[in-house]
Amino acid sequence: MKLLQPMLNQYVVNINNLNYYFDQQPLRHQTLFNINLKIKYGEIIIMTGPSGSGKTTLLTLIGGLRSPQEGSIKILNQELNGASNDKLVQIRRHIGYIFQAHNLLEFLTARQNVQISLELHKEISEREARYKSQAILKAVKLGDRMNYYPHYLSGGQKQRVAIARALVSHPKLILADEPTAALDSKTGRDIVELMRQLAKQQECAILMVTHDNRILDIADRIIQMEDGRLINTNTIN
Ligand SMILES: Nc1ncnc2c1ncn2[C@@H]1O[C@H](COP(=O)(O)OP(=O)(O)OP(=O)(O)O)[C@@H](O)[C@H]1O
Repeated sequence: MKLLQPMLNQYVVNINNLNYYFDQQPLRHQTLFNINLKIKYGEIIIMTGPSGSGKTTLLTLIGGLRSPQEGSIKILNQELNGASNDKLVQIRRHIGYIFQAHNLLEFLTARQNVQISLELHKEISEREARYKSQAILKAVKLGDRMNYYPHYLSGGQKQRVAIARALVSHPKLILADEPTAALDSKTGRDIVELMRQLAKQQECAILMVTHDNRILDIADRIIQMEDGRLINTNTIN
């Protein structure tokens, strides 16, 4: 699939007039209302908002994990509305996901957990995949923990493995849903600082949902969801 390079296409995410409904008639209810959002390459955006306001629904739509019903979502200039399953799979390869629970596989070491996300990329040899996985684990300061199984890592270390796994294939977009929720405040802050640093190096945009007020300052922009509507898209830097 041909994806436009950053210089030709300003936005990694471009959403126009997006509506989303759960369930079928007569129970059908609207969850997202006329969402418009543009995210530039390398931009770090935090999304806040009350429980049930639609943040996760929007994140999963952007991530190609649900199909849009009305309106347009373009990721790397590819339209998701009406896209085939194959196309969605292709687009998902350019997105890194980080969730509240790290979702590491317990029977694989830290390095193997990172490396499996490169197995989707057939052009990368096993040797190269191993090298890249080791390099990114060093970048997240886990050079001495590569061969540890998740059970023997702390919560912060596991979340750093999850960050390494999300970034190893150099995606242009990271979607993070409450990545610091299970961590103490210092570890949480270190984790998002690290995400920010690596993302800026790779020109990777981050869209992060968080309720953690202590990390809001790492964002270039904070957007707020309320009752299925984006009500505030302040630029702070
Ligand atoms: N699978 C589903 N079927 C029907 N309704 C759903 C489904 N998933 C979510 N909803 C509803 O959609 C609305 C938005 O939910 P969503 O999970 O996106 O909110 P959120 O802002 O991420 O909340 P939280 O901060 O608690 O995770 C809620 O009213 C929720 O009940």
